[in-house]
Amino acid sequence: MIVKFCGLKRLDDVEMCNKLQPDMIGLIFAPSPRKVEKDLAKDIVLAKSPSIKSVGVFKDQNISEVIEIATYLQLDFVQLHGKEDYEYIKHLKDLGFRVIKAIEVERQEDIKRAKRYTEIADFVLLDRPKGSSIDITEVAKFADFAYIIAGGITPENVDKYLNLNPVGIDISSGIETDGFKDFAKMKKIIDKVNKYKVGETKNG
Ligand SMILES: O=C(O)c1ccccc1N[C@@H]1O[C@H](COP(=O)(O)O)[C@@H](O)[C@H]1O
Repeated sequence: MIVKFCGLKRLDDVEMCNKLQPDMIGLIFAPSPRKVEKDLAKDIVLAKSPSIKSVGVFKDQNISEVIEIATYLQLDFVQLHGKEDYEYIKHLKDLGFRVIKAIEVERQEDIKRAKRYTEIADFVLLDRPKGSSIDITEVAKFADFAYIIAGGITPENVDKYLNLNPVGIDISSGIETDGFKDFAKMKKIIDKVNKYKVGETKNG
């Protein structure tokens, strides 16, 4: 089970992550209150444990900007949240970048569209549209392929997402208090994932 904590914007955030050891951390370069400047992002990447993978999050940006930032930061993955098509992703893949393609899903038909990206992206991430409060687990349950799930995950509701048996979970706003990453919330998520993994092993 991959755990990604997204939207780090302070060196304190990466120190918390080094203690908790999620598998991935995300740095936002798309419009967002969590957007970081390149140089702060570089400091965060340099401060992270080598075991944690770095992910840059983009949305409909010029591909040259994605390439420039990913190269400068030596990112392990780029995560694309917009309308980036097959050709856009292929171009990044041909250059050696690993890609997480996020697809906003609201209804069962959207799952079909998301599945097509499994052919080209390293991971497909199912997210709900920004601002929506739908229960994405009610849509994701129709997916018959490996996916990372995001969209409204909190320490209180994470079990519901884990029960879908995704390859990973991605959390941004649900691990914050007053706009800042909250160590206690992040720890609760890690504890629940560890508990889930123990149950998984016991049940074969
Ligand atoms: O976190 C952001 O601010 C953000 C902005 C623009 C694109 C993606 C963003 N984050 C990703 O959105 C999902 C869900 O986040 P949340 O947990 O519901 O807040 C996740 O994939 C983040 O990586």
